[in-house]
Amino acid sequence: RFCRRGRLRAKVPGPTYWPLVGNTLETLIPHDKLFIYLRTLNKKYGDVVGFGALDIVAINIYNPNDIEKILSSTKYIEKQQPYTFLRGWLGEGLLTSYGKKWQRRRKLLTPAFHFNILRRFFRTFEEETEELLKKVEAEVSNERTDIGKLISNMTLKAVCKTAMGTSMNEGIQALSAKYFDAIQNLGAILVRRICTLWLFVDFTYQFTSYARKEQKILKDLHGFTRDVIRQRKTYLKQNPSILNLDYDDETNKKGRLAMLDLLIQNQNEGGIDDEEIREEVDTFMFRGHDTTSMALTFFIMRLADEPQIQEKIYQEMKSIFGDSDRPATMEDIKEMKYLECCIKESLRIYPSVHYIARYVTEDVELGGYTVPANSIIQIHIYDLHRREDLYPEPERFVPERFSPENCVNRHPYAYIPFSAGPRNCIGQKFAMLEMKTLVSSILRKYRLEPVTRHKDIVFVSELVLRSRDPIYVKFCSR
Ligand code: HEM
Repeated sequence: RFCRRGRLRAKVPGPTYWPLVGNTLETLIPHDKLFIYLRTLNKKYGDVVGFGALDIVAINIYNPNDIEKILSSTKYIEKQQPYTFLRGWLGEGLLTSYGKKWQRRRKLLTPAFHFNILRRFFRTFEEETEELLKKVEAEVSNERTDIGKLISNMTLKAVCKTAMGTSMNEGIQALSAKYFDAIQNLGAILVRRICTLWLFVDFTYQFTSYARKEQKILKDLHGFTRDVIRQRKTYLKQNPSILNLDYDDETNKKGRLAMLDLLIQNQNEGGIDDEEIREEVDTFMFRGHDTTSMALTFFIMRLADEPQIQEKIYQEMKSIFGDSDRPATMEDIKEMKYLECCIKESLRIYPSVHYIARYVTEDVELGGYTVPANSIIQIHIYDLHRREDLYPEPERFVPERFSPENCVNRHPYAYIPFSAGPRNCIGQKFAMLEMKTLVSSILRKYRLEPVTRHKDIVFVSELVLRSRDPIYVKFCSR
């Protein structure tokens, strides 16, 4: 409180701020309890809540107007902690970079998620769904199936085959089990770092057992991605025409390459180096599979627990396909309007990316308070999506909240599972297409019965929103 920054921070409501340690004592609790504690903050202190320790100022915002102010502006695209904690793994890839580097990369990679490319990916989603259905068929006689495992395997393979153009050969398959474990362990370390003062500070962190464990995990993770890149480069050497044929037939412009090919082409033109390719591949492998996998896992669990909604989706499928078991086309997917509302409602209740942050380098007015420059602005998407004033009875699963007429008057920043503004999710269309393809195919063939009930889920906050325990459902043939 002896400087302007401290005095401004002190005006923002929040839990008691102790000298030096700030609010960190309250957060030294187990993972699941921490999740519950964080949920109490905006209920107790309102739309703007101050948090911090040492000279770190963190401000939580929960109001769509304040969120819009931060996310919609190109002024506030900088990211510091906690994203810097991911730099050992993701380097300065699209998720963690900012400024000119972020702008260049975003411009380079945006065409890799163009509609025409998604059309091509759709075939892969179908093939992977077919594979998954075979595994589901083998589970039908079982009383319960751990869906998280089934699905994360599928989403990892889908992102490898589409964005990376890499078929998961046996070597890579074998590594993938290690990859999942590594990501979960890294997520747990990250959350500890955010909440523990001596782990938050780089200088003290480097001497801890957590830092040593992180180094070991990174070896596995980077080994996995380097294999994926090596495999694709070998393939492109044997088939050089793929990079040369990068022209759109209609516009005669460049822009038909999948993500990794685009990066390799850029490297051949002298744009980026091996390490920079590795950081983007790590970023997209992680963001492209873990987010979608958790979103699907929660969604399938909830559908099993909502038989009437499940039935309505099935009726929608019947109206599109009749009694035919032909595979879906992109046009069919567009017709699945009710299913889309259900996915949106599921992402409201279970936003796989439940928390995002920005770093402001100048003072900004939020909710009537002046937030000082060099503060971290934290947006808890999970809490925003559960505001009673925006979503009455927020725990109820009501897909109709997303019918066009019910969306008209909603604040554009009241629903942000894919974030919003210039740094929104580059893969959101990819994710929606993948989720619709998979869930529609499952529900056409199987009825889901609940095993894990939605009321029993114990959430934990990691790199993505997770359940503390495995999630089970029962698959029954139709
Ligand atoms: C249900 C699935 C998904 C959800 C809920 C989701 C959510 C988000 C959110 C909230 C952000 C903003 C992060 C931040 O500002 O810190 C984001 C960014 C990002 N997402 Fe997704 N995502 C999903 C799927 C995907 C997929 C499938 C990909 C890639 C294939 C992807 C790639 C990325 C990347 C690279 C960024 C960083 C973008 C940038 O900063 O320019 N995401 N995502």
